Amino acid sequence: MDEPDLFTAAAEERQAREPGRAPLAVRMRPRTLDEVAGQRQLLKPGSPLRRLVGGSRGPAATSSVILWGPPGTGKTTLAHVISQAVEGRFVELSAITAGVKEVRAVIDGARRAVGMSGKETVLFLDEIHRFSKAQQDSLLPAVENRWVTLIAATTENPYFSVISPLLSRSLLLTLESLTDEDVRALLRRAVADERGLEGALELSVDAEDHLVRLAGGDARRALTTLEAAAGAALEKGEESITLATTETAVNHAAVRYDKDGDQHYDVASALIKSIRGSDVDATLHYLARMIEAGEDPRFIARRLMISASEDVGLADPTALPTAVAAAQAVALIGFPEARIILSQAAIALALAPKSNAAYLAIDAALADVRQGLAGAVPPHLRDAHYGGAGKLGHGQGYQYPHDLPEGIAAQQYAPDAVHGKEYYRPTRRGGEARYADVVEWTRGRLKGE
Ligand SMILES: Nc1ncnc2c1ncn2[C@@H]1O[C@H](COP(=O)(O)OP(=O)(O)OP(=O)(O)O)[C@@H](O)[C@H]1O
Repeated sequence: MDEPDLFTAAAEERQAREPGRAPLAVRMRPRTLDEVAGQRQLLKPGSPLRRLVGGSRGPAATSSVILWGPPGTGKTTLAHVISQAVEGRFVELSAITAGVKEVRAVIDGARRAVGMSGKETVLFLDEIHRFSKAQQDSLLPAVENRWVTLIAATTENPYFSVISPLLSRSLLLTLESLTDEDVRALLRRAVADERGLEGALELSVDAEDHLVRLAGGDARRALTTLEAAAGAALEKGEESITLATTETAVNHAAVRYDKDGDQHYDVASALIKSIRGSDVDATLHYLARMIEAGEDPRFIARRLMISASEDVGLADPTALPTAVAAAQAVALIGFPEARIILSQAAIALALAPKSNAAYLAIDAALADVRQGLAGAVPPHLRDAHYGGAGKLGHGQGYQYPHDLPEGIAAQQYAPDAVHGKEYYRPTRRGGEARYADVVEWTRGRLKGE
């Protein structure tokens, strides 16, 4: 089986050979720990990271590493720097696009390389939290037997998103968002540096402030917006990057789907509204956009589970189990196959009859409770199991429904304050018609009609 070439060291090298064509953020990627901005706690003299990169220990002693931190704070960058210390092969996979097949191919390649040339392989796995448990399990033998040195990056808490056998075999390094001053220094370096804009343009003070604000501690975002602003300034023939040019350039760049920005919520909202509206084709369109944007399949599955109850409810009581099964399957399988599971569940929900009666029912009951409509539980329903309960009259007069021919006793269950309130108002759509009949009959029996 061939190793995937897409994200390999060869691709990196190609980019490095043609630096003019690589994005600014890639060109400015720190090559040594000293060029890394922020992350002071990781870079202290004598820190585990320094020792790892210091190279005093042989490659075989290098442990696997998990890098946890917000986007654009240097996880991929640190992976590159660590791998240089190992002086082995560097293979990069992204859990968004790769599956078990690709992981196996890398492991096989690593074992061959050790056998043939003694060279170690560093496997950099980006966004490991997007791998299901089963997919993460496939990495274990390679990590345990040191066929590869795994460097995994995640933006999510690894205690929840990384399986514990991997976590316990790895050094966990936590990165933090860059401070505004770190970002400012980075921008200035990129403007002046020969790998960057080579001093061809000036960056005005207010434009710099704007870029720092927009970056929100994300170095990649800072450099990407700087590049867009510089491009716009050059197009206009300006010598300085002004605030006005920066604003136009950045608005322009914001059109694409940004999974961490507002569009992430807009598209997720449109997906749910399309399901609620029974437009199956629009549903699939928004689902495809979310998948294509690299949305976490578990996030999509969680939305589907909520919709199954909120919008379909008892009109099709199989909708919720369908969505829950999809969520479980997605967690076990991950992309790319998870798209099929999500599609099946989304189609089922879009085409199911709709009822929001369960949602309205609980909110009506909650509203009354929050207004103080509560009161004592009727005595005949109270716990009669402890000593002395009988003396208090607890449980007295309670009718056991199973003893009655229809299984329903005409007795009061709710406290006086809400007795007779009807919270559940079923629709007659789909399977809920049956519930509508049943609730009418049951309420009659309870009243002794
Ligand atoms: N701490 C940093 N110091 C200097 N530059 C940085 C730092 N962090 C990120 N960068 C710049 O941002 C670019 C992207 O960073 P990197 O790929 O390391 O981020 P990441 O943490 O892996 O992000 P993501 O979680 O989105 O993959 C780098 O090429 C580099 O130019």
